Amino acid sequence: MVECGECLGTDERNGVHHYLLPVVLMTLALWVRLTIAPVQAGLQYLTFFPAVALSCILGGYRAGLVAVIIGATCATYIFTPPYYSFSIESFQASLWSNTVFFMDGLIVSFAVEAMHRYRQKYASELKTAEESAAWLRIASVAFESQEGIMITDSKGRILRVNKAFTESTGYSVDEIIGQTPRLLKSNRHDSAFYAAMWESITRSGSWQGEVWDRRKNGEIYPKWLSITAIKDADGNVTNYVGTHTDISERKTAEEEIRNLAFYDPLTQLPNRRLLQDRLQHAMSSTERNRKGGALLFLDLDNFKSINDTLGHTAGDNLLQQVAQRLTSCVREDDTVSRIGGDEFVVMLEYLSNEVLEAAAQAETIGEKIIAELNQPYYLGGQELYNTPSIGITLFDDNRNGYEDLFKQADIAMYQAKKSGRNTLRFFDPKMQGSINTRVALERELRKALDSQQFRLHYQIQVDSSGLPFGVEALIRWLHPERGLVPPFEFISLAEETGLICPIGEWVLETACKQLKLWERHELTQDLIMSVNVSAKQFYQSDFVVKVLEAIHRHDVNPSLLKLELTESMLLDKIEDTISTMNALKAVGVRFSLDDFGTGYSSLQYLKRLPLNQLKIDRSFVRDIAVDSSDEAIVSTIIAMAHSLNLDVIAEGVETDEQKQILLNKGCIHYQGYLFGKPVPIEQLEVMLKQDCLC
Ligand SMILES: Nc1nc2c(ncn2[C@@H]2O[C@H](COP(=O)(O)OP(=O)(O)OP(=O)(O)O)[C@@H](O)[C@H]2O)c(=O)[nH]1
Repeated sequence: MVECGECLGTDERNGVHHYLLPVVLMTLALWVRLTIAPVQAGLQYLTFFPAVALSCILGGYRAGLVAVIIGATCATYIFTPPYYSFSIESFQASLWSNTVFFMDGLIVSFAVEAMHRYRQKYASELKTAEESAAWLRIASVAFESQEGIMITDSKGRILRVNKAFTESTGYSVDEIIGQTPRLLKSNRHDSAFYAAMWESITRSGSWQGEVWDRRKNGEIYPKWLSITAIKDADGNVTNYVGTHTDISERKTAEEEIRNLAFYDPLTQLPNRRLLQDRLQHAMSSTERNRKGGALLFLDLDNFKSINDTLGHTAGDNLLQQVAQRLTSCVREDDTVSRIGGDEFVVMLEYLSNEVLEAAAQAETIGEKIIAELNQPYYLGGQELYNTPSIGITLFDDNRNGYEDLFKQADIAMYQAKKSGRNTLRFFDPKMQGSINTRVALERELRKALDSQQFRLHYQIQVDSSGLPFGVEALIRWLHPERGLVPPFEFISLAEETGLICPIGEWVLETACKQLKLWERHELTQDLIMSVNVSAKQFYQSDFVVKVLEAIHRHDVNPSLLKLELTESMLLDKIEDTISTMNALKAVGVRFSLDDFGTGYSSLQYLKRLPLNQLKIDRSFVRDIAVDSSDEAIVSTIIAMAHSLNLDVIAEGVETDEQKQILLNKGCIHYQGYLFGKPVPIEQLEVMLKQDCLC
């Protein structure tokens, strides 16, 4: 700009030049006229020369010429008569005078034309210079606009940035010049993103879009970026110009709008609208994924009285605490929403596709929520209690609209209120029935432990010659009204509720007590006692301690205790499993792998486990005589056990034929009805004596 101003100044000073040329030429013309032309024509010149000059100046070149011709004609006509004698002298004088006049006129005309042209050229140059200056002024103002601008060379090295750029990135001009835009990268975008950007710039010469960059202070922010390639006359890229607008504020505003539209401002939980949206989505995906889902409609009990006694603010505070507690009770995939007042809805996804199992899962979460919301609240230093009523309905497809589901859960919630509050109810009465049975069973199971309703039955294990070498301890529940309850009716419930741990400890304790008693008799002193251990029990942090305590408490030989583990439970945490097993194996405790063949049966992990025995699952033994694939599996298991130096025992042996086939394959230990059913200790002892007598 400065340079341009200087240039303009110089031109303005030089502007007078274009007048000099015509002045010089006209002076020359006057001199020519006065010195060369005959005196007789002087008056003629004095009359017409100013007219010609004026015509030229005012009318330009052509007008000048016309004036010269008219002037010359008039002069001939007006001034010739005094000499008009048709003498050769007067004709020559007139001709000479007019020629000189004509010459003068031409010189003046050309001089004026030259002056005009010079002036025009000068004026157009001046206009161009003024326009350029104006454009530069505009460009300069535009460069310092609100948008951040960065100009790089063709290699992407930054050449120039504006103030808005330095302000939004936090980098000073000195820090940024010479760097590449990589300095600004946030690492939020993958290489595919940048590849697409450059593909567009190369193809179309420009790109624009949203980019997350990093400011100098580390903050990551969104900006709207436009990149344009600048090319030279040959089409080669010389520069890139990047302009950006910081859109973090716009994003925040958008986020706020979104929050208001989809979230409850008090608790920040999803509101009814977002819940509906998620529910519709979940209803479709449960059908696709063959999973179940549940809607838990929750209303706080007597919440109004909290508002009335402690005030609305305390009520709000309680609602916020309820929101936090609810969120802590469910998985991240689940949705906790507040749909208004003291009403919350929890949507559970990825439940079992078996209705009753899904109901049990939903019930477990519902109970967890009730327990959590029953804990005291502290509002303004005051302790207070509140409870919820929960209605549950299940979904596994799109059959019912979400409005129907809401209605069902709401109806169930009112049932819960009617049943005295602080409880849950299912919409489906059948489901409610099975849940009631389960709840009753769980209550009784807890009681069973305290009132010693469990018993151990023992099933004998024999070798190939029929001699007993061990027994498996199997739990039975002697219910006061229902009689003997088989394990499959209560073990899975015990596992779900965690009751399996105290039950497992009781089994271990009772088995050790029995081992001690057997020590006294020759017939039983070498029997190995197999005890089943559940996954929950095995992975308790003090499992090893508890087993060792039981062994020491009853002072039994640890090598007579064999713990039966199942394949599936071992695979989860293989390293933990190995260290737990090693700790017990160090004192002599034995391990058998139960149900072998039904799981992954991977040699890789099998090798690493400090096992003593593999137990062939009864399902392979049952059809061993008729199903060749079962026979092949059994052969493989036996071969595998032998290659790992493990003992192998087959369970579920019921016939001589089965025993014989197993024996032929190299399996020499058996358990099954062929040798004895699980029986109480008294019967077992009778059996043992009989075997001995045989
Ligand atoms: N503090 C607070 N109270 C609210 C809000 N929205 C609704 N309420 C109050 O919540 C109460 C809801 O009461 P109800 O669920 O109808 O009745 P309840 O006292 O809980 O009794 P039951 O539901 O029958 O156990 C009403 O008193 C509403 O005024 C809110 O955002 N904050």
